[in-house]
Amino acid sequence: MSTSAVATPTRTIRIGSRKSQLALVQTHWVRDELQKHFPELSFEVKTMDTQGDKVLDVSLSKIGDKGLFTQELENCMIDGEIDFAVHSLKDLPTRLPAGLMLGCVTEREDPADALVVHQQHKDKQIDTLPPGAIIGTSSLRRLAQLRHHYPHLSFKDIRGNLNTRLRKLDEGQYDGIILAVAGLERLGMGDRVHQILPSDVSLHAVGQGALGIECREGDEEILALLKVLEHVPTAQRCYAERAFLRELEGGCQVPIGVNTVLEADTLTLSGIVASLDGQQMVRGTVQGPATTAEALGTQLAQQLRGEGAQAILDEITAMNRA
Ligand SMILES: NCc1[nH]cc(CCC(=O)O)c1CC(=O)O
Repeated sequence: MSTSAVATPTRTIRIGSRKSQLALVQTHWVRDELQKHFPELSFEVKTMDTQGDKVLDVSLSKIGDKGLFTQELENCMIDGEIDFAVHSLKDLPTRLPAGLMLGCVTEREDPADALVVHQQHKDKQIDTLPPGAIIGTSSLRRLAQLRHHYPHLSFKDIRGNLNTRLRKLDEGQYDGIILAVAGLERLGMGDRVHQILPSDVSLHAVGQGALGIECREGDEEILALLKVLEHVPTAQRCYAERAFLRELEGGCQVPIGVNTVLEADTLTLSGIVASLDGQQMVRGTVQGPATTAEALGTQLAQQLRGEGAQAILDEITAMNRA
């Protein structure tokens, strides 16, 4: 072996991403931030379609398998073809394949849901839309909560990426659609947000509005890079939210919503479990030190199970078996 100083070739870090416009905006943001922090490294983005991108004609809740938007990326990570993957945290299952971990949670945008309306309803809000107005959503969580509050509205499934959904709305297939504020903001379409749904109408999805970066367990080199993007307050909130969901879901898609507030070092987690028709809702709140985020999530889940959430979960499991 030569003892002379040989320059190490620049290490290329490979980042995995879905191909949707939103995924790419998010991944490019991560890449650009890391490049600023680590000018000596080079970063490369490798994109791929996931099952969730390919199967567009089936309702999400029907194919609602775990890892719909993540599995292909995870396989590439395990095979060493990519070093980490950037996800919308809400699309990342709460249980990850062996050998992989959630390496970083970035600062969250507004996690709320938004109503986007067809132009003929510009003067309306969610509670003044006419009876029978057609609302597009593919999320059981949004569906159950909105059905509960607005039984006079009609609900219709909607699939496709954000641009596709907005086009379907503009074409008149829907009177309104529900989307995450965060996605619209990131795509520079924040002006399409017509009304931010208040948390007493719709608790948001676990992890909504944050990015989750998944990497190989114990990959210290990558973890050290990702650390610069970690936003601790967002991470604490999302760890509580994910623990709540992990404790409640058992392979079935269930309408579950959350809200978290972090004040000083105190974390407040509110959660809801709803029946699919929105008739039953079990809701509660826990509070404690942010350093115990995951324990708070588990605690709230157990509390709600005892207050009727278990019956809702059993009913959904039985229905899926039938
Ligand atoms: N499941 C699709 C998805 N995954 C992440 C976002 C939006 C951005 C986010 O929540 O981080 C969306 C679209 C939506 O719900 O409107």
